[in-house]
Amino acid sequence: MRPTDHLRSLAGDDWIAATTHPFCTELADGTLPLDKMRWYLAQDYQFVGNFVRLLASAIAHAPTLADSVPAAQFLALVTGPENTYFLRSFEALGMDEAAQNAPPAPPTEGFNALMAEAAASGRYELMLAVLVVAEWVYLSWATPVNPPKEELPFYFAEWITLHAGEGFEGVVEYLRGQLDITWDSLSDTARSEVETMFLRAAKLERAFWDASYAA
Ligand SMILES: Cc1ncc(CN)c(N)n1
Repeated sequence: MRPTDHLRSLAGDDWIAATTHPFCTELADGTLPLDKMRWYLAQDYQFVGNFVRLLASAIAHAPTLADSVPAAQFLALVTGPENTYFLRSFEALGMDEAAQNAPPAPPTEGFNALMAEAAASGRYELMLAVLVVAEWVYLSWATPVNPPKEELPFYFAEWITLHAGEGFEGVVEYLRGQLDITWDSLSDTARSEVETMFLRAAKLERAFWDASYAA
């Protein structure tokens, strides 16, 4: 079994809940209340700011240039089309500066702390553990609802297309591949630290949807 399949199976119910959440089902149906989407976008933009730092740290710790290139290309996507998606959505949904800069909710704070911890560890495998969860969870919920329904507004449709399709599948496969290879050379202690990091991230993904859906 691939190490990343082993990690996913450890995440159990949190993984299932994070990839089949009613927030995502309603987003894809176009029935998600806009206030929940506004709340989610404001929180998630804060997540993305710290995600960029973590991804940049992983690039800096990749063993070779070849290992870093797909991550560097993905970084350009997050800071390009994904960043402008947020800015266009804020405008379309009438979110002023105050709404965009809402105080971070507990799952946002938890994720920000986890990402900062992984980046500060200086350990590639711990950075990858968080990155794999974040992108694999999103690929898993978005793939079954891609392509989006034609009538969906862009702030729903593009959140699906940014996280599904061949290009994004390649990103997740690359991140998983990096963690799979790195895993082979880890001690038992380091493997158990990766497991803990992966499980914390999966729990936070679930909590992030729960908090957004409850908003
Ligand atoms: C909380 C969270 N997790 C993952 C992703 C995917 N980029 C995201 N935007 N937000």
